[in-house]
Amino acid sequence: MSRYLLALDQGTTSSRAILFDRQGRIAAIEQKEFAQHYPQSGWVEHDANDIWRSQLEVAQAVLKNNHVKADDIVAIGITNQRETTVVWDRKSGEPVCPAIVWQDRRTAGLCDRLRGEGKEELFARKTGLVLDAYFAGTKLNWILENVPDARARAERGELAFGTVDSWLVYKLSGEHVTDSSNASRSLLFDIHRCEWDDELMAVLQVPRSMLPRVVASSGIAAQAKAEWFGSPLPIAGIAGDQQAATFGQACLREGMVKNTYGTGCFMLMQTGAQAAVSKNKLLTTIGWTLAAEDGAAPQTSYMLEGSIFVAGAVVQWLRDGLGVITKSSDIEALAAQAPDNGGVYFVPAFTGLGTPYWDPYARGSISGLTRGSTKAHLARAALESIAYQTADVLEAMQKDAAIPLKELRVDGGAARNDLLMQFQADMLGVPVVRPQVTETTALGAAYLAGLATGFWHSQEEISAMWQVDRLFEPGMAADLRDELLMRWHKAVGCSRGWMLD
Ligand SMILES: Nc1ncnc2c1ncn2[C@@H]1O[C@H](COP(=O)(O)OP(=O)(O)O)[C@@H](O)[C@H]1O
Ligand SMILES: O=P(O)(O)OC[C@H](O)CO
Repeated sequence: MSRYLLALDQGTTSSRAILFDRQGRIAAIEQKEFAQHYPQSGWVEHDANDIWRSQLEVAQAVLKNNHVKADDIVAIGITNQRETTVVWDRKSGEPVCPAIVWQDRRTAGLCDRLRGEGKEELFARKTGLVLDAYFAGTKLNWILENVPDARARAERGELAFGTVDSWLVYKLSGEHVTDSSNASRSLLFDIHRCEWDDELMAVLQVPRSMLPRVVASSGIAAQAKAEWFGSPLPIAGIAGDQQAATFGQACLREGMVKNTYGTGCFMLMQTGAQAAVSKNKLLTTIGWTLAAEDGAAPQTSYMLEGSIFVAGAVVQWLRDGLGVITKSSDIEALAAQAPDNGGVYFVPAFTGLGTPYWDPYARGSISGLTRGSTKAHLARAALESIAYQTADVLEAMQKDAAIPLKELRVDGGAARNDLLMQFQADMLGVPVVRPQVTETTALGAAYLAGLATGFWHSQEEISAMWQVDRLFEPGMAADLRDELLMRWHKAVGCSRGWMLD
């Protein structure tokens, strides 16, 4: 009997392959970081072939190193950094240019122009998104306008567009598909009708022939070819990483919220079958679509989302950019050397600011330095910045939500940091709960694939597998919290609009 689900988690900084057993426990894991490219201020690129090769390498390694055969695997679930845009030639399978990463700000001017033409309301109404360079649609427009011959080749039907899920499924199986959660981040997809939208395609000048077929997030979408794992394997789950993490955290009832601390930080609230509209600059997004049974309509779940562009990446910057730590995890001990931030505030707006500011022209700043400031203060300020940004997002979410938040479920690489999690609880004034499995992104993709193939049978079974590792209770006095947040907002003011003359 097949024993495992194979989850492929293609994140912004690394590719991971994880085998999950029937109890939702990690049986084996392989991970590989890959190169980030910053060719100009505000630009972020990946080599799409690096993405594919690193993902294939870890997937093959997790089987080989653990003596697991394709026959032991029920199915593959894929989850991915979202919005990152790949365009490739259908015949050769080669990308026509570097992938434009979700953090890339190069299309901020195009977003301004579309806003000036009064298109903001159209995009908000149909896609649930704000007009920001974050999303895939304007990145795709940029490629068609700037890569030599791209538009002519696209018009002839020679080029395919996809986000990273789509690119990986294409390389694994030859199929050109995406799921509704990823499509909902494109500015081209009507989230209410669950279809690509001609009017949006016309505004962004994207030919329909480039777009992938949209499939359910849980359902057999394609077969990975035998050449990769020894036998064909069904790809039965696909979801954007933040939506998959929401599933992996078992946030399956309305009002449940999770926050994932990876490269960026993303807070998602389950709103059920309703696409709730935010009055506070949150995004409305598709969580997942479950395939229909017995001819019934597919079930789509919606979410409200707050997106922070730089979270764990600020720690990486201290590691790789400044060299003040050698491993990301070293930051906790360094920050703990200072009893508080010593008045230092770090706004890591390296690629602008997301929710609730939506300012592509903001850039990073460090304020409040004195002769007494040390690298421990800087480390502390970096960690605190993650918690302050999250507090800003939660404030927006609480204004939108009818029900006050009881607890925040957390996961992702930086959620392993106890100092950060305690400070986070202090800043939010609600308990922060970390589950035993913090690889919830991969777990969510495994669950989606497992539900489609009968490995697991119901959402109730999945909810029952979620278990607490540690709960962080808020303990800070309200006046100290208010003082810290007041100074944080003052520091944000220094970063806002920095690139504007
Ligand atoms: N102990 C830690 N404290 C703070 N940040 C950490 C810690 N460990 C890892 N990180 C950060 O978490 C991020 C990696 O988390 P991960 O969930 O793998 O992200 P992604 O999926 O975006 O690649 C990196 O940015 C790293 O700097
Ligand atoms: O790589 P992560 O985990 O920070 O996630 C990136 C998001 O999907 C971007 O929207």
